[in-house]
Amino acid sequence: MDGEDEDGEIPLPTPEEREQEKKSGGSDVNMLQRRMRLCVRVLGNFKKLHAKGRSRSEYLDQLISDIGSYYGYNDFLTEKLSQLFPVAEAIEFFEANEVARPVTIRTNTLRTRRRDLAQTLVNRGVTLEPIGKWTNVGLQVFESGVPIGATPEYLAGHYMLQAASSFLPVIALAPQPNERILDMASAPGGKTTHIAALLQNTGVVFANDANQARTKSLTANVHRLGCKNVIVCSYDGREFPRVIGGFDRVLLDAPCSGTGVISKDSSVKVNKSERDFHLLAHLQKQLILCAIDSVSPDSKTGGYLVYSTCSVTVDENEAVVDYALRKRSNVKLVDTGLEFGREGFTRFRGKIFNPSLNLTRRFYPHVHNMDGFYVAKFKVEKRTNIRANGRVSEDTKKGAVTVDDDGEQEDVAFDSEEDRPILEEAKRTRMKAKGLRVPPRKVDTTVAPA
Ligand SMILES: C[S@@+](CC[C@H](N)C(=O)[O-])C[C@H]1O[C@@H](n2cnc3c(N)ncnc32)[C@H](O)[C@@H]1O
Repeated sequence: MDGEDEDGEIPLPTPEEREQEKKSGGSDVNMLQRRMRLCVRVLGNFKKLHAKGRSRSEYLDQLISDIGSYYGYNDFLTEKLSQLFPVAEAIEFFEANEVARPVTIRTNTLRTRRRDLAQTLVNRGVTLEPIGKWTNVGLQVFESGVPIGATPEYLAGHYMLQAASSFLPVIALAPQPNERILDMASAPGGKTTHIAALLQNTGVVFANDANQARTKSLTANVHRLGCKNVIVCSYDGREFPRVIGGFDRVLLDAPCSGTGVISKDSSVKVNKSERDFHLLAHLQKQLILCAIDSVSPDSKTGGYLVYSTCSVTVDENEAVVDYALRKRSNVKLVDTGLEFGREGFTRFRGKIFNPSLNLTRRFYPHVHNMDGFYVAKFKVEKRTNIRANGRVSEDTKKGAVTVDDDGEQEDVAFDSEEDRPILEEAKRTRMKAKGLRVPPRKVDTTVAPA
């Protein structure tokens, strides 16, 4: 959306007129642009610029409605994403989602060096440059006469076609040679193969993905890139650490809504509802607790979990991380080691998160010219507050761990009171899918009727 509003003031429709306009197919693009500019301008200096009798929320509602129509998002997602930014910046974010991100590749250091790879590709007519100082393996491709996903070097595993943002969680994870690492949701393996390379093919990477079909491309990438320290498996991540645990480091690159990669997959604009976000956050919360419990606090070199998503919503990021901090008293957030990125929210629309959430990092297309992304790094410590006699210490009572009569630790399950509505909804969906009769929703009796 560029250019100034040279047409002077345009009237702000009333809510009824707005509804009417939507019903009749909406405004033309030109009008939408002009009205968005008007609303941004007025909201930037409301006291001075608003039309008499019109409220701030009328301008805001109109802006959200026009953003949705102009960029083609459903109302729910337009509002959700707009809430992340001041109004003028929200437009920049939506605008950036219309533009493809730079093509980037990651040098596979198991097979070659970045300098040698760059030279070979230049000789093939590729124009490229290092991505930035923060990575010593990334290259940005500006122009290429050859398909970058089918060069002899690609087929020989000298590089991975990979978004710059996907380097970030692995840099934060900082795997050390000889470690045991779990990549809990790993297909198609961009991050697994990066981890394997940083381990210099030592130690072992358990590359897991619940979707068995997706493990085919994962295995193919592992072979192509010459990773010899990777074991591919296909479990639901929630089965860890029962399947296997005690890892030095765990990466949970969680399944998410993909609101950070709308420029690649614009279907997200219209196919995500409030319910999808509830269900995803529910799964992410379950997975993060299992990921924490899969880390060995006794690790000599590690004891870390990195949680990441390619989504920018708070529900899937800060809210999940905050939940993990509340449920597991033996973890704390630490610096990601990433040189850039905005701080995670410590409060958002009335919700107050743990203050250490400022250690987490957010990445945005309009700010960092990469896909929207989120990275949090946890240090997992021993659960020290269990007394030898099997009694629960005061600290433990407040925290996530309970102790039974035998002094055994027992994990607090996911299904606490705050999760009840999500669990009930999920049960209803399962019943519906099985063709069973779904009972009517329960009325919340904890709230007295007015
Ligand atoms: C964001 S993608 C992972 C991308 C991958 N880390 C990479 O760099 O190539 C999320 C993955 O989670 C997997 N997934 C979804 N639900 C899961 C679950 N319950 N347990 C484990 N993996 C799951 C999906 O199949 C998908 O491959």
